[in-house]
Amino acid sequence: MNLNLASLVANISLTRLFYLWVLYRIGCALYNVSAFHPLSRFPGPKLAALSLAYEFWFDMILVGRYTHEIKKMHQIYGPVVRIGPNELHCSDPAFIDEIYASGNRRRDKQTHYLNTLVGPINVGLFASREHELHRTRRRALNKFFSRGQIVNLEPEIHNLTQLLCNKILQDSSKKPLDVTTAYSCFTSDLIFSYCFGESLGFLDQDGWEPNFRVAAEAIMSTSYLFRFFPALRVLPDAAPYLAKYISDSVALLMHEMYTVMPKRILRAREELSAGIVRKRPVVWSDIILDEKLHESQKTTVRLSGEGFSITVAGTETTAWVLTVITFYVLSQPEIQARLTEELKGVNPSDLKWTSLEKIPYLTAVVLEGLRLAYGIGARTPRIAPDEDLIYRGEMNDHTYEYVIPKGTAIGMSAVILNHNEDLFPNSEAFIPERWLNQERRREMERSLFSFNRGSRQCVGINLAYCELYLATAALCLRVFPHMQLYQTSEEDVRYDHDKILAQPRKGSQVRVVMK
Ligand code: HEM
Repeated sequence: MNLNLASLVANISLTRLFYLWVLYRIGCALYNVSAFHPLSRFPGPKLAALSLAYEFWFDMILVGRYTHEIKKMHQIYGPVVRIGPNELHCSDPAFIDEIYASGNRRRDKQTHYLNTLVGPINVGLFASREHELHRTRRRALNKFFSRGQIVNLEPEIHNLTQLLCNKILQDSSKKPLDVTTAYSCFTSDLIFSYCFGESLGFLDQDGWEPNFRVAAEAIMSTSYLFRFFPALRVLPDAAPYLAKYISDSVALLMHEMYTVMPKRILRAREELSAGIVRKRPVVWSDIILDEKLHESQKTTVRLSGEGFSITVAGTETTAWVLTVITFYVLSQPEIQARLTEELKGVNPSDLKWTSLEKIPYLTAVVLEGLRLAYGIGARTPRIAPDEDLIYRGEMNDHTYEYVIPKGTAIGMSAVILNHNEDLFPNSEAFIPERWLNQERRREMERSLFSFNRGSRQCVGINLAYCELYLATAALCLRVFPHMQLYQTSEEDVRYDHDKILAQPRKGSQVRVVMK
């Protein structure tokens, strides 16, 4: 009798709690669309302002399709739209430097955006929410990725580029090759070698497996789940206990994050204690020695998280740009012919980044590849905690003026900016020629958003450019003349949805065979 009463009381309180929660959610939703909300002046669909359910539908249920919807909102409501209860989006490239400011102007990241990241990645540079924490971590990394440092690294990038070409040319399997996997092996070997002093040997193995792509894709595939259900973000920490129940690719990713990466950091520490000195800088050993970096930022957990973030950020991004370039060069013989002509006289076994940059058509191909590969396609919101941002702009003969209250998340998306038709007419098409006019090029480069901008712009931008120039030139001179596309169409590279990185339709591959 007593027991029944106790369970009745427990049930009632649970039910009440649930009703209270529902009431609270309704109250929040009503406030969100009321005139009292600080973003009430901003245009946009009422459903988007009401709750996160609108975004959930497009990103979680339809998988990564909110950017398509945001693009439509701009066509209806203008250059600044309210895309969520507490979030705005801007499509005007003239406002990039305000949202993505640099220097001392503080820019934080938004919690909802960062919820995507789990496990050790959470303590990496990319995941640093507060401006100051980000500055501390970034300062420690900047010097390794400066232009001068990457020029020093160039001989190694050159060697790996040659290895990549040799491996593709010597592939005797006669099977169609998924080029993204090949390029991912190249970018992974490079970043691991630079960061940890040892490549993964993907370009030395027979065939193209294993590779790092599987792990990177596993991270991307869970991004929306954790963003919308942040309570589940504890799951990866329990992964070792759940190993039996998770898929092989996720298990591999967990193994890499929780076992292999910390071991790399421990080995770097052991080498330092044993007085082993490498010929060139090895990022992680030097960071451990960095006296200006606080000890709290040098724990094994923190450094392995950072190591994992950099390796994920620095592999699939560049590999995808090379894939896009490969597709368009091979599918448009006139582009291949012009690129080959302009590279005449360049010795493929002695490529120099600084000389290659001066070849206008090669630069045009690289920039156009970056434009249509996007990097992170979806919005990357920033919060200005100390200042209101003043927007003034025009669209379709209307003038718009807004004060964006401090503390508001506002973002831009590469998939939208890189298709600004005023700057990039016929923007869906791959047209390197658009970059050949020097004056127009400067204006277009200011709006090209593939590396993001401001204080949190991609730290690996110099490394990425060096890889892109060297690999594109080497592939064009040595490999493309013997390569042709195999059952691949433009749909296999064209943007379809977001999973952190911009993605083509599901199941797409750019496959090639040797002639
Ligand atoms: C073409 C290749 C690449 C593209 C398109 C690209 C794109 C981007 C973008 C858009 C961001 C900003 C993300 C955000 O704001 O949330 C970013 C940040 C970052 N990227 Fe790259 N990236 C590329 C290559 C690399 C490489 C080679 C590295 C290796 C070092 C790298 C490491 C990083 C890191 C560590 C961040 C975080 C920076 C910070 O928060 O300060 N990326 N990248």
